[in-house]
Amino acid sequence: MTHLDARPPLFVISGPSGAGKGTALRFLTERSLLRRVPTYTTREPREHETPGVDYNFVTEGEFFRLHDEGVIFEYTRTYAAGYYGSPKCLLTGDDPDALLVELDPSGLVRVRTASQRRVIGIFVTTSSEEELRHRLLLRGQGGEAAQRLRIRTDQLTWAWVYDYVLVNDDRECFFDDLEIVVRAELIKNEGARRMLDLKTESNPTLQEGD
Ligand SMILES: Nc1ncnc2c1ncn2[C@@H]1O[C@H](COP(=O)(O)OP(=O)(O)OP(=O)(O)O)[C@@H](O)[C@H]1O
Repeated sequence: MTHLDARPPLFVISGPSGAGKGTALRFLTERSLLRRVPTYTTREPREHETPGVDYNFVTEGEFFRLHDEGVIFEYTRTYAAGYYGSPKCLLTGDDPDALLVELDPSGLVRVRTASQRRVIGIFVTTSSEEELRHRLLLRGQGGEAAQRLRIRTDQLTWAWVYDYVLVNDDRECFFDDLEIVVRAELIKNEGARRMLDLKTESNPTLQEGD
């Protein structure tokens, strides 16, 4: 949709394993373009990940307690039996900041249906499966590559429900594309907010004969 919308934006990043979702999240937060919302997971932290920043790492018991309490409003299970859950704050629009989150495609659809925010979906992928395989091997995940790549095929079908598909073959081009998309969407939101403010200011209206 192209019309103006003043609701605070929520950017959702998805894509196959190794495509560059984490790379995109780091780039956007380091540039202070967006504030990342950490989701909940029961998997172990990776070496470069900071608890509370990248994810809230919790035990399976804590995960389901948070779900029962409504703190986690939807969840999914991926690859090696890890649970990933979305915090309820993604649904509320009280915080005017633009937010960023990584979700799987079903998470995007649920958030889009239920959130008070304007949800912008960005699907990240590579041109070739070979490139993904290569990255997973470099990251020491060669053993899981077949399973992760199988899921890639399903995920590509989901790309159609996103607002943008960005190809991450060349890192610098990818960063340029990301920044263009995010800045354009932020400008769009800012414009809508200004229009709302104009309408609510006590502007003297034009009188007949002016
Ligand atoms: N354009 C690129 N060229 C080469 N390597 C890249 C590029 N973008 C990211 N990488 C590397 O590929 C690997 C996977 O990237 P990243 O962790 O961002 O993917 P991901 O989509 O978050 O994967 P996962 O879902 O498995 O966590 C990382 O080692 C990253 O440094």
